[in-house]
Amino acid sequence: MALTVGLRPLTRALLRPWARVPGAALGRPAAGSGDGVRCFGSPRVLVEPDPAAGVAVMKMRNPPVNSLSLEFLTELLISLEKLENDKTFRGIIITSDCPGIFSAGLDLLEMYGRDPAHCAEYWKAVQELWLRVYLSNLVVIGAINGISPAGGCLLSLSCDYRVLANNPKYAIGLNETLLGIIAPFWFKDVLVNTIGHRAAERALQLGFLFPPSDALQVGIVDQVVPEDQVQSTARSVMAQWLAIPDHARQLTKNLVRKPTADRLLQQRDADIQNFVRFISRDSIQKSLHVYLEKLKQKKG
Ligand SMILES: CCCC/C=C\CC(=O)SCCNC(=O)CCNC(=O)[C@H](O)C(C)(C)COP(=O)(O)OP(=O)(O)OC[C@H]1O[C@@H](n2cnc3c(N)ncnc32)[C@H](O)[C@@H]1OP(=O)(O)O
Repeated sequence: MALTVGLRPLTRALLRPWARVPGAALGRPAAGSGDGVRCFGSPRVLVEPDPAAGVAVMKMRNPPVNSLSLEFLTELLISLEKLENDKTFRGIIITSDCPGIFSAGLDLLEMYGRDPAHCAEYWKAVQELWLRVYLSNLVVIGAINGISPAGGCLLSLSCDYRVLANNPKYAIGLNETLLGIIAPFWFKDVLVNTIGHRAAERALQLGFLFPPSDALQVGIVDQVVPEDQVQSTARSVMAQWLAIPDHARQLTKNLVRKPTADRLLQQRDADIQNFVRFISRDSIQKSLHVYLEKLKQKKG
């Protein structure tokens, strides 16, 4: 089956990119950027530009848990593309606007009870986000101010540097096996690249969600700081990274990351087909059902 799914036809039509942020954020001056600079973004992604520093803070706000739905992924992609294409910016800080949650990972409702065409379109968007963040020419720093399982962890791992808030609730890891699903090879590759083969082998099989102290020890994050210092630390780290000439840093990043990205780029369609086949299995749909029910019951 030749896959012809694309992100743009459905999702671009749904969105009005770069609409001014509604409500309180509309026209609000960006923090630390002087009077003239305004926040912009889309309903689920708030961008606070600091042109003087060449940095934009991208705040994810898809409440309640910043799950990576198709629409949210699309808005993230549009924001990233816009920032990449604007020479003003040399770095972005990705953080969350949802208290206590960085991102709950992929949106389970995009994978549960959906038809194959939808799953294929969704997976293509997931691939796209990873490739864009992982290979970005910009310096990308994760200011991780909440829990960050599975797809949320992948987003963090795709940054150049990760600062995690020191709160025992803010666990991070690829916990797919706990849901009865399997982290795709490119999730696994990024984890192996970050924490090494043996640690990744254990973490992936056991679905570890590392609390901050363990996360730092294993190297899944680069720094753990008090919660109220996450943003300022991300800013200082950004300044260090921006002190390096862009062309040298970018070429070096590409040198290091391209082989990993190429593994997916060489088989994107096959990866989509594998995902669709896997996620459509009755047994996997049952596992997702059980997990979603558990999430519901947790409340009651
Ligand atoms: C081949 C397949 C490859 C797939 C690769 C990657 C997979 C993933 O990324 S799968 C997603 C993995 N994520 C998780 O396991 C996290 C699940 N969520 C939680 O553990 C908790 O929600 C969380 C700790 C993030 C937050 O806890 P609370 O603050 O207590 O909120 P609730 O649990 O009450 O959740 C609120 C609301 O959101 C719904 N929810 C949570 N996570 C997701 C999600 N990932 N996708 C979709 N929806 C999610 C949750 O069910 C609640 O919904 P309502 O009951 O309708 O309010």
